[in-house]
Amino acid sequence: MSEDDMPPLPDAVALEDGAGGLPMVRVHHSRGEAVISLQGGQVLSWVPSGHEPVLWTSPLARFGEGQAIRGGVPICFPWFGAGREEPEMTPSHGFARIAPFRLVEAREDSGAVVVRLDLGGDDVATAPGRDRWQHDFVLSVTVTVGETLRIEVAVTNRSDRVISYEQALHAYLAVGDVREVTVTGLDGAPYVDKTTRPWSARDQHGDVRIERETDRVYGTRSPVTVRDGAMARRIHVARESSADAVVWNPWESAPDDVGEHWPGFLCVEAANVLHDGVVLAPGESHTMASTYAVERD
Ligand SMILES: O=P(O)(O)OC[C@H]1O[C@@H](O)[C@H](O)[C@@H](O)[C@@H]1O
Repeated sequence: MSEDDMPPLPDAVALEDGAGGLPMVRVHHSRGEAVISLQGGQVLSWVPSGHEPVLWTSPLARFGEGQAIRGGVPICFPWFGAGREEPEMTPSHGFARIAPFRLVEAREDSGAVVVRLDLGGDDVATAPGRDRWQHDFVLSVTVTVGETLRIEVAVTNRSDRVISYEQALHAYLAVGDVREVTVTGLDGAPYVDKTTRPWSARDQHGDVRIERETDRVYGTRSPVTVRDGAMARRIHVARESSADAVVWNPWESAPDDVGEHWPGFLCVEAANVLHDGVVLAPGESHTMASTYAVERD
């Protein structure tokens, strides 16, 4: 984005060239630090004061224009994975996560820093996959960095017809060893297991342990906690207007930008996907949010 389009930035916020020359917003605040990539509107790092980094970014992540960055909190929109239509939609998880967002606001606000990034129909005119979802829209991401991290995604239908979309905040949570964590909050929830062919419908009994490739869409609005004995901490993921929680770790079938590092993260994603996709009449808006908090054992 050009200098002329830049909003005024408080002292705690800087816009810099990051890895791969990608523009990144750096937040340095006494309560927490963060890095947010304008490409994808993606929080890449959040370190609340006195804690280890809460988000994981792959040591093998690729940073380049138009490339999905493996880590942090990618924004999936307007479809999730391969989407709900035939043939499969590409790019995986929609065009937003590789699109150039605009920095529209940065301010300090009661002990936190608030950064807003926008993406509109004009910003994705030539984006791959745009031909499969052509509606006009505005997607606003508001990131609040402090003792906790909150990411809010507001979508407005700017077209003259009803639109439908899937969405997720695809958070990669850093863990000591995914094989040793316990995930609570999902007991009793129905889920779609995406590792079977065809996918299967199941119910969760008790806490979740990661013992193999895990790719599940849980139909629940309850908060989820990742208990990580190795790092002696708990990461709490609360969600608003999110009907689904996706839990993903690829185990040994990890993509090549994860490789042998797969034990280092667990994705817990605030989502509205499959039959929980959002439907908006012309002019309507919908806001989904997720708040991350960390607590020592
Ligand atoms: O490799 P990608 O496109 O980042 O997707 C990673 C994973 O993301 C998860 O959210 C999906 O549930 C998985 O099915 C998918 O494999």
